[in-house]
Amino acid sequence: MTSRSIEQAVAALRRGEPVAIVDGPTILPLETATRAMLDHADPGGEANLLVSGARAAALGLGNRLAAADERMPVRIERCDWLDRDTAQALFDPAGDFSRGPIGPLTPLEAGPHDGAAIQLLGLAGLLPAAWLVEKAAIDIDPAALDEARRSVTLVARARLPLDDLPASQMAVFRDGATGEEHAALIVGAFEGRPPLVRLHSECLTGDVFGSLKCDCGPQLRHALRIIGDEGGGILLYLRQEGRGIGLANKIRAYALQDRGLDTVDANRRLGFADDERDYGVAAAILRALGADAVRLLTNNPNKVEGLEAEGIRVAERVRHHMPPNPHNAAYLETKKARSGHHD
Ligand SMILES: Nc1nc2c(ncn2[C@@H]2O[C@H](COP(=O)(O)OP(=O)(O)OP(=O)(O)O)[C@@H](O)[C@H]2O)c(=O)[nH]1
Ligand SMILES: [Zn+2]
Repeated sequence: MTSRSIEQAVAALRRGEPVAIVDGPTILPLETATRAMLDHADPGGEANLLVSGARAAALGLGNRLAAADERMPVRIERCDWLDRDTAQALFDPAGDFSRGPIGPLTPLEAGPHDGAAIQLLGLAGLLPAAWLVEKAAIDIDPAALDEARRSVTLVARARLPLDDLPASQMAVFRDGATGEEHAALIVGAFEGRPPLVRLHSECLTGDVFGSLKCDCGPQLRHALRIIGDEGGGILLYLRQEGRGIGLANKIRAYALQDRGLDTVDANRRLGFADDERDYGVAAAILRALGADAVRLLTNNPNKVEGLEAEGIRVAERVRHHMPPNPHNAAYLETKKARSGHHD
């Protein structure tokens, strides 16, 4: 079997096909595995499970391992009563509040490249839980995963007239890992000093439907306003819905928030970090546009650090606050209290 692209592996996982990490595990996502595929990939019914460290912690498993670290995935040993239906209940927190505890579960230390396997599930927008099976459809080199996560290709660029803004262009970049299309809005002209830049993470609910749960829609429009007033700048519309967990998982997180969890705990219960974004793709796009130094519109220190770690100089952080509404006030407070956001 030849090594295939990360994009193909991501598509295979979404379709419920097993993928092998070279010198690591072969995974079949719990979320998309059909019974027929599981019968094929694990005919003996012996497959162990792999979950992210955060999900293991939510299940009360993480602290039972010597090397307890929420960033380390955890394997769960297969046992007689851990049948397929029970395993389904394990990975999906929707049932966490309506059933008794599942167990006893036996956690096992992670194997080599189990972390790459969890990353791949994340790129596919799937919950971080998989069967560890024998038969794969696709082989993936873990080094290729790292490289693909930082690569973008410019696909097209054209003029885009926008209401009340100086002459603008839209450039579309294809993501080397997921195949998703990121958009760069190049507004007006910016020669001389580092351009004003906004990294906007996709938020369907806020950007399109005007959801009051977050501040994304107003932030998006206000960023364009400020950039326009400056005469020019760049807005990247990054396909990092739900701080990188994808739309389905964000709505799962909202369902947990309906039950009282805050934005951070909801992510963790699903098995994700508070924020799954990295800024390698954003840096690659900025470099392609010739913006090696920027003035960044953000309140989030991780965006500044993330860009600088990827070699883009942040000459200045420009505050980007929106007035709260009754629905998002607690969310904005949580970001300050728990995620280190600036005032
Ligand atoms: N997982 C999750 N994502 C959310 C939630 N609310 C909003 N988002 C997502 O958060 C992202 C928006 O984050 P940003 O606007 O970049 O905000 P930020 O990280 O606070 O940083 P700045 O706005 O730059 O200060 C979007 O992808 C939203 O879909 C939530 O409760 N859970
Ligand atoms: Zn939002």
